[in-house]
Amino acid sequence: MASAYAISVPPQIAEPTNIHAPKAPSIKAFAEAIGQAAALPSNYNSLVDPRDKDEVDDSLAALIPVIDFSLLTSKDPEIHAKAVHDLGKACTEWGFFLIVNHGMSDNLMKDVIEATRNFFELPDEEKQEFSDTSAASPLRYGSSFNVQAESVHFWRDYLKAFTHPQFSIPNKPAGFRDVAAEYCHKGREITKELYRGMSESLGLEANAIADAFGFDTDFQFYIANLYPPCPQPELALGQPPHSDNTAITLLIENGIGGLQVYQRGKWVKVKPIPGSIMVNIGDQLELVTNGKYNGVLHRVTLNNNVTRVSLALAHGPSFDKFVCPIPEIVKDGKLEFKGMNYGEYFYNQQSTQLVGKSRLDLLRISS
Ligand SMILES: O=C(O)CCC(=O)C(=O)O
Ligand SMILES: [Fe+2]
Repeated sequence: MASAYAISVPPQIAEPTNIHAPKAPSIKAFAEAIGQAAALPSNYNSLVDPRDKDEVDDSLAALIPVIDFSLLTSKDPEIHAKAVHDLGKACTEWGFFLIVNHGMSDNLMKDVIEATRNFFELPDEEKQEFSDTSAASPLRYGSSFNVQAESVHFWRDYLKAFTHPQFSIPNKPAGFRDVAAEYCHKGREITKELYRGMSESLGLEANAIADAFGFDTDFQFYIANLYPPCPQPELALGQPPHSDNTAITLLIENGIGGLQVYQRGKWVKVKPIPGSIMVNIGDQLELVTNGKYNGVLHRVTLNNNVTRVSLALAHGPSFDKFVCPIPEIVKDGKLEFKGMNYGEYFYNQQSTQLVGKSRLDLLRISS
């Protein structure tokens, strides 16, 4: 079965009826040059597919699950069991939830967002040093998702760095590497605890999911996003509808809002709650759970007056791991997905356009 939200590749926009953006070193530089009153260049008009205009529902926002992370490690068996149950329900129904009492300090979250922002504030020539079009590169700076492969671009600059097993954060601005290292270390610990709770919620041994992903060489990916003010935010997106190619993404931002998750046929606006971490379930968890967990479809909307910075810390399997549904979950049921080497999956997904759940859909076994 294809994913619930069927997405086609955005149609090519006719030329030359509209203005196209001139080459600029970054969206940040481009936004500053054209100002807020300008018209959006047509090659950034990503809402040309009518399905992207699906209704936005505000009432569902209040139902987004909030998990008290500290209860997952409670020594009281009843409290622990209830937390595991709530976690499993959030992963099944939403594929998205917030965690609170996660042990990451407010100061650390504030500092890592500030350091990330400061990276984007470096002069363009200094950032260009990290621009690299290869998805295989452990460190790359750029705009949109994949400028070479897309017909329509997204209003976003990014820095993508592998942070585990190798740690590739740039050594500028001063202090960036240190604060990012601390954040990444804690993020990996939180993720491992979530894997334990999720495994238990599926009736498996606590280490089942971490085992399926490879314990020591598991992948961690630091995706820093900068979304400058956009002159016509109602026409463009910061990121198109997609699911993350990894397993668990821990997402924080500078309090502006803009993320929407797809639920029950509607887009739901996620309101940032101070101190919480947003958690996205990605393709690899949908795959190993044979579809029991939902890799959440999400997109990023824009505004025309303030810069949003977000940090998506994504966690996935080792690149050399062959990932497939866990046999104990499939048992006598129908096998929903073929397996695949994760390194290959990652490079394929990063080297093409970002379109919905199209990469995972290639592994679905049709009935
Ligand atoms: O900026 C956001 O809120 C979401 C970022 C995201 O989805 C991603 O980087 O994969
Ligand atoms: Fe994402």
